[in-house]
Amino acid sequence: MLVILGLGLIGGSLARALRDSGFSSRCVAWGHRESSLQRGVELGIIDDYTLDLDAAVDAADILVIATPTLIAEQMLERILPRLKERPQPPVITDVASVKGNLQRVAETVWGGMPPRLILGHPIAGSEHSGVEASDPNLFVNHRVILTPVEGNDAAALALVRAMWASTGAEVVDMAVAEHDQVLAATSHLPHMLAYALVDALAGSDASEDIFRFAAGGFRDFTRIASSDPVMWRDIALANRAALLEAIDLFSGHLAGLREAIADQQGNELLATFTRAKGARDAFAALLAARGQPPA
Ligand SMILES: NC(=O)C1=CN([C@@H]2O[C@H](COP(=O)(O)OP(=O)(O)OC[C@H]3O[C@@H](n4cnc5c(N)ncnc54)[C@H](O)[C@@H]3O)[C@@H](O)[C@H]2O)C=CC1
Ligand SMILES: O=C(O)C(=O)Cc1ccc(O)cc1
Repeated sequence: MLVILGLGLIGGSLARALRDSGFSSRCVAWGHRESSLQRGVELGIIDDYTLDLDAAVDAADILVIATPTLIAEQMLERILPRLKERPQPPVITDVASVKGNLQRVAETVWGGMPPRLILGHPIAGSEHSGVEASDPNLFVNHRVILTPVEGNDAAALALVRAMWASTGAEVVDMAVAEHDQVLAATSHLPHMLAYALVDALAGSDASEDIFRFAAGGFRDFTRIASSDPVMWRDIALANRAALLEAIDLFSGHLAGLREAIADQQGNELLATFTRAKGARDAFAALLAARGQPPA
């Protein structure tokens, strides 16, 4: 039986995708808010739910942790000692946006990487959250990164790979440190920039006019500042070192741009914008080839 801990956007979307694909016929969820679990049953996303974490863990063949990142750490701390007692523990995986913190916690609690814990991260989602926003097609044509480590059980890895493949995702493997570094640059930094920009402008005296006359570029750049604050607080803290590096790299580039503007270095500005446009256009072409909209 598939058990999902935390039935929100990602947990709910996964449950729906796995039901549609026939990968799992029965799915139960555990969570801390009974109303959203009830809603999951009403929407036909899960068969049942429980508020008893031990019961949920004991019933699982596959356990997917789909809570915010720092709660996922707490989940591992709670459930791993119990699973160590089981002769055949379930396969455990997760969807959290940072992997290094979970690997560290798991290794500390278990005394090495638990063989049947396969850490993973779907690179698909949105600024919306909660089970109501879940979508069975969320992962189609999107990447899912798995970060298997030495000592992971081959059958457990194969099962998690098959689970994600059945949602229509492309599954790729990556080292934990590389994952956290790459995602800090491509996902975590852009969210920090969007939050910082909106916060800076909203706090300025002219904020009313700024939002009234904002153009499409502002909308495109800041959509992700509508993302869940708890989720992003957790990601920023969990991926602190890699995110600080990404912020410093970016700050250097922004300072360079500021200098070029101040010194009226038109050629410098043109060169920067031309390079960036080329890279962004190539990225848009890559997305189009993968069947994803470029915007
Ligand atoms: N939203 C996105 O676009 C993506 C999110 N992720 C990761 O997936 C995970 C889940 O994110 P979403 O589904 O977007 O969030 P969500 O807010 O939609 O769902 C989170 C779930 O965890 C539960 N939860 C929250 N605090 C809890 C606590 N203290 N104890 C027990 N349960 C608790 C909530 O009730 C909810 O069911 C996060 O780790 C996030 O970093 C990964 C890829 C994309
Ligand atoms: O809304 C968007 O554009 C996102 O970037 C969604 C997202 C959020 C967090 C992740 O770990 C992965 C994907």
